Amino acid sequence: MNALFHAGISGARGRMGRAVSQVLDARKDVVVAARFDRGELPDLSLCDVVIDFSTPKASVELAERCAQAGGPALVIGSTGLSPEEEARIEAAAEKVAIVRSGNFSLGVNILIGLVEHAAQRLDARDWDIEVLESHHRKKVDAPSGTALMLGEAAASGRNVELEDVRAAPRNGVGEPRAEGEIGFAALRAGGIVGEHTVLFASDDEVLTLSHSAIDRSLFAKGAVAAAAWVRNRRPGLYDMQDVLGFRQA
Ligand SMILES: NC(=O)C1=CN([C@@H]2O[C@H](COP(=O)(O)OP(=O)(O)OC[C@H]3O[C@@H](n4cnc5c(N)ncnc54)[C@H](OP(=O)(O)O)[C@@H]3O)[C@@H](O)[C@H]2O)C=CC1
Ligand SMILES: O=C(O)C1=N[C@H](C(=O)O)C[C@H](O)C1
Repeated sequence: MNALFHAGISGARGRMGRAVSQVLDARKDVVVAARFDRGELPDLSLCDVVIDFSTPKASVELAERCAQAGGPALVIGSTGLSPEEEARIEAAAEKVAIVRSGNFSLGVNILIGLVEHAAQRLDARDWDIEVLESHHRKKVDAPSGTALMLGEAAASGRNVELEDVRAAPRNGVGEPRAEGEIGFAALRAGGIVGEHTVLFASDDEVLTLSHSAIDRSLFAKGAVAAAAWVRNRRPGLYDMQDVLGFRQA
């Protein structure tokens, strides 16, 4: 059996918090030492690692608290962070080990590599790139964290910064599509767990690379794997590509 560790769950009563609870409760090598939500201040010294699916503000505050105390390690799944909030997580990661990802599924983390590969080979003068995502009616941020990671992968394949080529949201009468831009579209409906498509379109053909999440326990399992991986790591900001061993040192 793997060595026993103590985990905390931030956002415990939320959709993801409940999914993480189920995965942790089924493991014999984990003791859940803290479960907390908005307005609750747990004793984090009981935890080796905390798994957090909450809100951008809550994640940043938690990361800063862990950094100040020198632990526990963190797995952050919250999406919709502003650039300033991202910078604060990066600063906290100088003092504590943090895995942060907009998507903890294996499939999406493979898709990221495929998108980068395709974008590298499909010339921006001929091929347009659009990212489409669909989620449940309760999701509040758009584009999704995953869509942004896929956009980053496409931009990286083209050797450009996403912020320099990201299309403004389209509405009403505007200009035709600019060469090289990467567009995003978001749907919110019903109970859709998470659908992502990256579309590469030329005048002659369309290539679509897609991922469908069937059950959100998928993300919970990935986050728990990340927790087991990060709990004894040195301070630093890691992602699922590190956890899965996809990034060369
Ligand atoms: N990276 C990934 O793979 C995935 C990421 N996500 C992201 O995770 C986040 C949560 O998603 P989801 O579970 O669906 O959302 P929910 O709204 O269902 O859950 C969020 C939970 O966080 C709680 N919360 C709010 N403030 C704090 C705080 N200060 N400290 C601790 N908990 C707090 C909320 O409590 P209250 O209701 O009282 O405010 C709620 O219980 C979103 O940003 C979502 O996009 C979701 C799925 C997968
Ligand atoms: O809020 C969700 O539900 C999800 N959020 C993540 C995102 O923003 O990409 C991951 C997943 O698609 C579900």
